[in-house]
Amino acid sequence: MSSKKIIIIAGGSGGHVFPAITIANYLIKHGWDVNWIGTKNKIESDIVPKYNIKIHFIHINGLRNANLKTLISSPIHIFKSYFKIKKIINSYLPNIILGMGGYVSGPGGLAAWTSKIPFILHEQNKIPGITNRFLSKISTKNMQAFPGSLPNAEVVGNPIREDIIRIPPPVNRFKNRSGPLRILIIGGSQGASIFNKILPKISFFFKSKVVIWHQSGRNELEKTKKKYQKYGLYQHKIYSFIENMAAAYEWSDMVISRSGALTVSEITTVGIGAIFIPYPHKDQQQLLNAQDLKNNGAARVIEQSEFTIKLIVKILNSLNREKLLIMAEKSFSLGIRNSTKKIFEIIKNISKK
Ligand SMILES: CC(=O)N[C@H]1[C@@H](OP(=O)(O)OP(=O)(O)OC[C@H]2O[C@@H](n3ccc(=O)[nH]c3=O)[C@H](O)[C@@H]2O)O[C@H](CO)[C@@H](O)[C@@H]1O
Repeated sequence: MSSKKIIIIAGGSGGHVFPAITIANYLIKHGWDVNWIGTKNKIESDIVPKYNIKIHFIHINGLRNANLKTLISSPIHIFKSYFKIKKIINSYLPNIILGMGGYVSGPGGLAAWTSKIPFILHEQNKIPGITNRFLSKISTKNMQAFPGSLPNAEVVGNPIREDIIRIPPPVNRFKNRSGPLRILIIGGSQGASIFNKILPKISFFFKSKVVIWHQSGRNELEKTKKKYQKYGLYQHKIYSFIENMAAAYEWSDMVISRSGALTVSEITTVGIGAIFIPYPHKDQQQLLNAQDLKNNGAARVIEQSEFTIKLIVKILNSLNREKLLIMAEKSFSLGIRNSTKKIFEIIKNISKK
């Protein structure tokens, strides 16, 4: 019997691409054939080929914060992408198409709909993006990470990479841990400029009492390293991007982070105490992603307008490993660890025979 075929459409940011990779790997392990649709200039073009998954590229831009030129050219790109995807569908003949959000899913969802191929959608955020809000009206089935994001959607959590799920629970990790407090700083898949500017000062205040693992984003590595050199480098590790997030999470006593949907879900999967500084989106999606953790005592949330080194120092002074373990356990209790399997079952049930 030939294997079943799926097209996964995901792109634009790690928050869309990493959960889609997790699903793709699980499907491949279960005998499925996977093709991917994404864009050439975003993170998926680096990540997807590393997993030996065939990726087709379309040319499309996001409209959030778009300039006039992008806005004007956008209908043409959507139109062209739609026809390119129709061609891919007609030659590959998938049993199902899965959209994981991001503007790249827009023309793919439309193409699936007009081709009468089952099309299912997954929303990773508490507040859905424009593309998913639109596609949820024409999709065969909607899935969501958090309750209440999309109407009539099943709550399945966010698919988390296997190596992150396998990290031992907080109490085992904290056992026999001593030495400087280990702080992991993550700014989402692209890094956060304001973190690079403010957080190296932690080094000046706490000297060798802390050790920091800092992700700066692609464009600010040298600048961030210089800051640490200025304030004291100690044993800190500074990278543009952390390839092995499982190792970083397992190593850390606490996280200072943006609250993108995937980072928040990963943190609750592992169980780590956190300070979140949500990206100040107009729709406050990152603030809402972090809300449950804050309400359950698993995290502190600082709005960007109040984010100063003084406040960070104050919070860090109030924390120690014992308190962080309590926060970590609260965080762990919020994790959904079987999301991938749930989504796999839905794909199996809905795909064309
Ligand atoms: C600025 C912006 O628009 N952010 C959005 C973007 O987040 P963005 O993709 O920036 O952030 P997320 O937290 O959702 O995902 C980041 C992913 O990248 C991984 N990672 C990160 C850093 C690193 O060094 N290595 C690494 O592997 C994380 O483990 C995680 O899997 O899409 C998310 C999902 O729709 C939204 O919630 C965010 O609001």
